Amino acid sequence: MSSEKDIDFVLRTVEERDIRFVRLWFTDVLGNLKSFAISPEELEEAFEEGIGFDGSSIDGFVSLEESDMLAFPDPDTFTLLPWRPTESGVARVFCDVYTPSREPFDGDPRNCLLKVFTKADKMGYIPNVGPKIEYFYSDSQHELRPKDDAGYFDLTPMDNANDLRRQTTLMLEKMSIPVQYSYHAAGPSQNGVELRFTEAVSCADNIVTARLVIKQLAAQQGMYASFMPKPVAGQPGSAMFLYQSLFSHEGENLFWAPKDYHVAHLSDLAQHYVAGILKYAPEFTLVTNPTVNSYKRFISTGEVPNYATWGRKNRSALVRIPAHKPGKHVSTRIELRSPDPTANPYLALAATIAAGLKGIEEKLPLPEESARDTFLLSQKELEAKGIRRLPRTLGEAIQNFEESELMREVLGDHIFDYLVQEKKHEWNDYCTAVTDWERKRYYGGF
Ligand SMILES: NC(=O)CC[C@H](N)C(=O)O
Repeated sequence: MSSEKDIDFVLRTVEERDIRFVRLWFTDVLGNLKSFAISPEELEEAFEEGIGFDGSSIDGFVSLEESDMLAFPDPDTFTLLPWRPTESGVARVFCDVYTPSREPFDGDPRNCLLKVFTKADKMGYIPNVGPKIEYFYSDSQHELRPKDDAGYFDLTPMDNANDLRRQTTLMLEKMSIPVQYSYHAAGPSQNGVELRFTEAVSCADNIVTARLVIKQLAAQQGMYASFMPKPVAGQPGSAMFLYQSLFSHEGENLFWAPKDYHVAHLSDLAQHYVAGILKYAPEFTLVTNPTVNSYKRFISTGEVPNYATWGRKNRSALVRIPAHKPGKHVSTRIELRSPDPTANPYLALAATIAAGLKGIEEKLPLPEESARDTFLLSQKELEAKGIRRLPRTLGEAIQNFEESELMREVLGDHIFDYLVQEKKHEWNDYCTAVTDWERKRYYGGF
């Protein structure tokens, strides 16, 4: 599982840096971060034998009768938590969850992504991903109360979040998570952070860490950060774009093609990958957009995708191909625009990368580029072009997901069945709730 060298390095660091608490991290099926702390004395044994914990208390794990689970720390992910004191310090390490008989646990989202990663690896590819995460700051935990009126890339004295963004970047970099950009996004008090690409499993670990760091630093200033996809109607929503590419084991970007007849310098391999994403998008949308509110983000025109299309300049496309910079082959990548930050990053990456790989296996041709905003096309035009619509509600997303053989295969029965059951509950709760909007509109009438 892990090399002696990595483990030795971690154990030495723990001693040299006076670490008194080692937090073991993993997520539940929905992507909530779970953590428990062990003392450094227990760490060596944890690497060798795992540390037992009660899986029945974790959403989507196991039933009461078979509750003993093992967490095996992954030494590659060991890092200090820089917001904790340096004396008697605290470190964290991500864990893989195993069953008592030492099998990788089917309900562990990280394990699910590892499987897709291994599949890609066997095909000769390293999936690389860089995420761009948007979120809002507010001084209330319950609603968006913007602290500024700034817009996209604005840098004005109104931009109170300046310091918070700076601290977030520095904190992430201390944890070896390089930040490519941080900026004020389009909505009031809306911000964004783009992390440098890395292989898929580290990328998902980094997203989980970034979400925590963003919330943690906001809390230290008496503020709250929210990853809700659409906090206010009529205002921009928050996305979690995933920039994806496949590299060879030798470090070549396999998405880049030298010739101009290749669309936007996209290799045949990249074109099949994009075609796979477009074909399976309606099926994986439950995973990339898992909440009732996720679908409110889609109900707007312009920058948010509604259809499974691709384009170069068109920001309403599901997949956009950023302009190629001469000489920068390494940065040839696709921009997947539908995911939002409520997604479990492990599952979102597993599902979307698997869709791309399926496109390669099926040698799917890249459909025609959608140059104009797809929402301007009539139903007839859409049908004639074979363009698939993304689900419009959580209910529709569940239906598409439930019928998907690919999603069941990629996520495994455990996660697949849990998601269907859990999301049906959520959808039913929402459908049976009576809202203020309805009372305002119907109560006094008729
Ligand atoms: N940078 C952008 O294109 C904005 C994206 C937009 N906030 C969304 O929800 O998708």
